[in-house]
Amino acid sequence: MVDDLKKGLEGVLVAESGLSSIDGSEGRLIYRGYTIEDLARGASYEEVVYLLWHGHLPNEDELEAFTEALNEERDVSDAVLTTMEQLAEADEQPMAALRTAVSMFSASEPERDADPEDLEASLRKGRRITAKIPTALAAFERYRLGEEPLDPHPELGLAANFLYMLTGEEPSDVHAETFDQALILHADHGLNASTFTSMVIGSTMADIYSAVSGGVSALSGPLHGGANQDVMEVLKEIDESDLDHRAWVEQATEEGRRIPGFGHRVYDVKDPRAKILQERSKELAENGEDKWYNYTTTIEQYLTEEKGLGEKGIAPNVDFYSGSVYYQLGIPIDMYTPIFAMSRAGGWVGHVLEYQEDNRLIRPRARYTGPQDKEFVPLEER
Ligand SMILES: CC(=O)SCCNC(=O)CCNC(=O)[C@H](O)C(C)(C)COP(=O)(O)OP(=O)(O)OC[C@H]1O[C@@H](n2cnc3c(N)ncnc32)[C@H](O)[C@@H]1OP(=O)(O)O
Ligand SMILES: O=C([O-])CC(=O)C(=O)O
Repeated sequence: MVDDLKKGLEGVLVAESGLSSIDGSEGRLIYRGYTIEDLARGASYEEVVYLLWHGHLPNEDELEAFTEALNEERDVSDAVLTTMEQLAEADEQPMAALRTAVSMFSASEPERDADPEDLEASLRKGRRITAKIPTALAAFERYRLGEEPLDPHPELGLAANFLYMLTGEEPSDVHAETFDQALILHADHGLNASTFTSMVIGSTMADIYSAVSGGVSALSGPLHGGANQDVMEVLKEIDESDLDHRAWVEQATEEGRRIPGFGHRVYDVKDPRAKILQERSKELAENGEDKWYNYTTTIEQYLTEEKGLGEKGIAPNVDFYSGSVYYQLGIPIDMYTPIFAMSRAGGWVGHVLEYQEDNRLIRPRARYTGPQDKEFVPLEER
């Protein structure tokens, strides 16, 4: 047994995976051998999920069959819709509503009683979850606005359909493509905290619904997926402040505030996904409001160059630019992390099933630091 304590499991190798690889010092991310830049430029979210799950990019027939299956599985049950309505009325947080929705999907799962070792059945369940998340999330948002949810649009892909169900309007090509790219960029990222959570759950041979709802829970935290929402809150705070944006960041860092969207456990240079999202944010700014883009670039420049965070290996991560992109697409701020989950469902399902192919229960240990040899005192004598 190794007695080295690795807090936060930093750098500890716990599994082999063919899904994605990160080079943290070069700022490079690949999914099954393809660079994230090529996938973002050339593929759709559906193609990327197929790639993650099946190990190769689909040909036209495979993609058509996969997309058709996803489209057929988009509807959620009346019980899920009613619950989304009740949670919206109770002002529940969208990530909590999503966590509930994923658990509830299982009640209408046609293969609910399949043997957990039947990985083909688990993959179909994973596909149903991935197809239904956008519908449940959009319904929750519609209920919050006092509107009825919309049926999925049969002609639209997953990204465009989500924007349609959210707003009631078919998105422009630019908005649909930008959002599709954002989903591709968020689909997988090695053994991040939420993926590892899903894998721990999957390693007990619990079903994929449990694994994905665990992933949603882990993603919600501000150190992980929750940061994209926090970035936008900071940008709004800057906008409402009397200080100009550069002075605001200067003051915030002097007060010791940690700026969300900066820093990463694996990257010590700028996250390649942030670079792509920054380009999208710039394009949206050129055709609309540019202040959010300007705030982010000023903050990045100030923190990395003037404040010297770049030299310490602290650079923008994916969450830094996704917030402003989603804001420019007109998406409500507290939906940003649920959108991350909507995309990452592809990665969670892929990793759990890959791990279960050669499963071993994940069970590390802690060094005991409590007392020894204490004498037990009965309750009435304490
Ligand atoms: C999709 C994702 O999950 S990407 C990450 C999203 N999360 C965020 O953006 C939240 C802000 N960032 C952070 O809190 C961290 O950078 C994390 C949690 C992402 C990574 O943290 P860790 O690898 O545990 O690094 P840790 O928190 O130990 O920080 C290391 C050093 O960098 C500094 N640092 C890390 N992030 C930041 C930041 N956002 N702003 C300023 N300094 C930072 C720390 O103060 C620490 O400095 P020190 O060694 O002088 O004390
Ligand atoms: O890899 C991580 O630790 C966090 C991250 O960027 C992601 O999950 O996309």
